[in-house]
Amino acid sequence: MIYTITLNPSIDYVMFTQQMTVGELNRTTRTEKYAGGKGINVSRLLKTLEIDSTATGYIGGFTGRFILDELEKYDIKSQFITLDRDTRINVKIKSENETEINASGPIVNESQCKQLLDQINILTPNDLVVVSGSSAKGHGKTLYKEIAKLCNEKQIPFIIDAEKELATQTFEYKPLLYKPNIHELEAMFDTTFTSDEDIISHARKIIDQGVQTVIVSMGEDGALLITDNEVYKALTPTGEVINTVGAGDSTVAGFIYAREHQYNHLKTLKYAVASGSATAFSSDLAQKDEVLKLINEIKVQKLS
Ligand SMILES: Nc1ncnc2c1ncn2[C@@H]1O[C@H](COP(=O)(O)OP(=O)(O)O)[C@@H](O)[C@H]1O
Ligand SMILES: O=P(O)(O)OC[C@H]1O[C@](O)(COP(=O)(O)O)[C@@H](O)[C@@H]1O
Repeated sequence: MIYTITLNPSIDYVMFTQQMTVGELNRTTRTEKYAGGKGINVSRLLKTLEIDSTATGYIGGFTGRFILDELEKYDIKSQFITLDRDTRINVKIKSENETEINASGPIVNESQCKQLLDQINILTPNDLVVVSGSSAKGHGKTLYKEIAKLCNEKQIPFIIDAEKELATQTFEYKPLLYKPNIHELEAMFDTTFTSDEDIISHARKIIDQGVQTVIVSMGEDGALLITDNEVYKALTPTGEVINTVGAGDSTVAGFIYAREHQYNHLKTLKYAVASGSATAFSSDLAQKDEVLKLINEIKVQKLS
């Protein structure tokens, strides 16, 4: 079974406005509410790709109930640990450009951390764990490292998609995949990339620390897939960008879909980018037919 862990889920409140002026009254043309947070998005996209997963992490309050109801509606299994405080609401403003305001979310205590580790402790190497997004506050700070360590000890493959030290502290435990976007990778190395070679050489430093595969997603410029001895680059297809929230999570889901079908690296990157772009071209996360429609439009090149 695939387990997606979202320590800090969110309701994504997407507000479409014709224009957005900071400091003035703005009115929406349309609003949408989605069950969000990185792991939850991975579970949702996997569901549309006909792959079952169980979503776990922490959830609380009326916002948490909305997310659980949505997951039930999508027929996604969940085993969240309940918190007293409300799950956060993240605001996404879509006008000529996209502005995101992500809230910080509730605190978790030691015993709630232990409950999550207990869930992982009974998994086997046939399972797959996806840990993604920001961490819960309080004791949640070191939880990523503990999850990664436990997965490594029990030989459970795991995927990591998080920022800075949340990700770096897991590298020695050999994640199957790390998926930063280009800005997260720049922030990790405190640099600005000037070429693909530059990105690849930094991704290799991560591979050297133990990560098996790095996919660097680059928004409209596609993505790079880097392993210890191969590099592939995919360009995005053309389409009208509607809402890129969840595009990176969809990329991760596309990678998992390819793994479930035992595709090679080239085909894996195609599915990862098709999934990401299909979501960017949708109001919500993409549907399976939208992903499959893009597959043949994606050009992947082997760089080394
Ligand atoms: N403007 C865009 N046009 C086409 N595809 C896009 C666009 N933005 C994102 N994508 C797709 O989604 C993937 C992930 O997007 P990115 O913005 O890099 O990740 P994140 O959502 O994690 O910040 C990209 O690799 C690409 O396939
Ligand atoms: O946990 P974080 O880093 O605040 O990110 C949470 C946000 O990221 C999302 O999972 C979307 O992520 P991506 O656009 O990177 O795929 C939203 O659903 C959510 O609001």
